[in-house]
Amino acid sequence: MLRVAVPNKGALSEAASEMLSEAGYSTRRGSKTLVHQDEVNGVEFFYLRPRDIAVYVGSGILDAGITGRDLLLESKAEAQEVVGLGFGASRFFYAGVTGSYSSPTQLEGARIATSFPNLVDADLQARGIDAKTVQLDGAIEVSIQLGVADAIADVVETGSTLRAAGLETFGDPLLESEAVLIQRDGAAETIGVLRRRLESVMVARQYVLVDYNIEERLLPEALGLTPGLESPTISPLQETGWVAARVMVESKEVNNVMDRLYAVGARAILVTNIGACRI
Ligand SMILES: Nc1ncnc2c1ncn2[C@@H]1O[C@H](COP(=O)(O)OP(=O)(O)OP(=O)(O)O)[C@@H](O)[C@H]1O
Ligand SMILES: O=P(O)(O)OC[C@H]1O[C@H](OP(=O)(O)OP(=O)(O)O)[C@H](O)[C@@H]1O
Ligand SMILES: [Mg+2]
Repeated sequence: MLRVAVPNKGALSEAASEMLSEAGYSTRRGSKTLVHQDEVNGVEFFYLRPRDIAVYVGSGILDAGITGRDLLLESKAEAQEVVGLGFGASRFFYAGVTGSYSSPTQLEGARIATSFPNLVDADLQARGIDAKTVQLDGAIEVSIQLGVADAIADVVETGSTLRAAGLETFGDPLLESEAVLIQRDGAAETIGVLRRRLESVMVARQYVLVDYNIEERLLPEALGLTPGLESPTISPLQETGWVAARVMVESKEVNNVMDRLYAVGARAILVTNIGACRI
């Protein structure tokens, strides 16, 4: 059986299980279950702390896992990122009391609280800054007020936790993160089906199918607007000189594309959601 790690709780847990379920895998029934076998698909799922997942996969005990890119890099584990999964996006920033810092260069000699000490040490070293990291488990934002740190480095999603603590980010993000599929060394083939299924969920989420009828002479202009993912499907219509086109279009663009298709002369423009696919 393929052995795959899934976040058991926290920010990535629900979305990861939802994605696996959309990919046709059976997932655990209750939040206390830590091992679940999907006999039909030959996969054994292990529900682990997202922070530990890269360690299990990197050491070769598990074949693959879903975790955050930031957690993978922090772990220094020898697991490889296979593909970004399009959820759990976050950015990793330095932050300080509003107005206190404007650039990471001012961190010389500072105490920086974080739960990602390896990421921060690597960044400080790259900048040639001598500062001390203070490792904390969570609720990092309160550490400055409590006097154990001068600045923090933490995950920011909406920024509301920072604002509530009277803090602001400074400098560019150290890292842009999202949930990623990771694999152990040499597992590329073993996890081929899992990877394709997850990639297909992303495509199904991101794209819709658009059908339209158009006069053949106007087709090149319409296809300029809808080139499709690989190549559009064109079929003849009974009415001479007319064809039907079927193409995939990014969901977020679809209304704009429909307006422009109509203006070019396309008619009977239909949009259909994609339930599942294999590209
Ligand atoms: N709003 C968010 N808060 C925290 N993590 C987020 C958020 N959005 C995305 N993430 C990502 O989720 C992962 C962290 O997940 P989680 O918070 O479950 O781990 P943790 O902080 O180690 O555990 P916990 O907070 O349960 O002690 C990271 O990859 C992070 O980038
Ligand atoms: O920008 P925001 O949308 O406010 O989200 C970011 C906050 O969420 C995370 O904390 P989490 O909920 O994981 O709690 P923790 O600090 O105990 O890990 C992270 O560490 C930040 O504190
Ligand atoms: Mg957390």
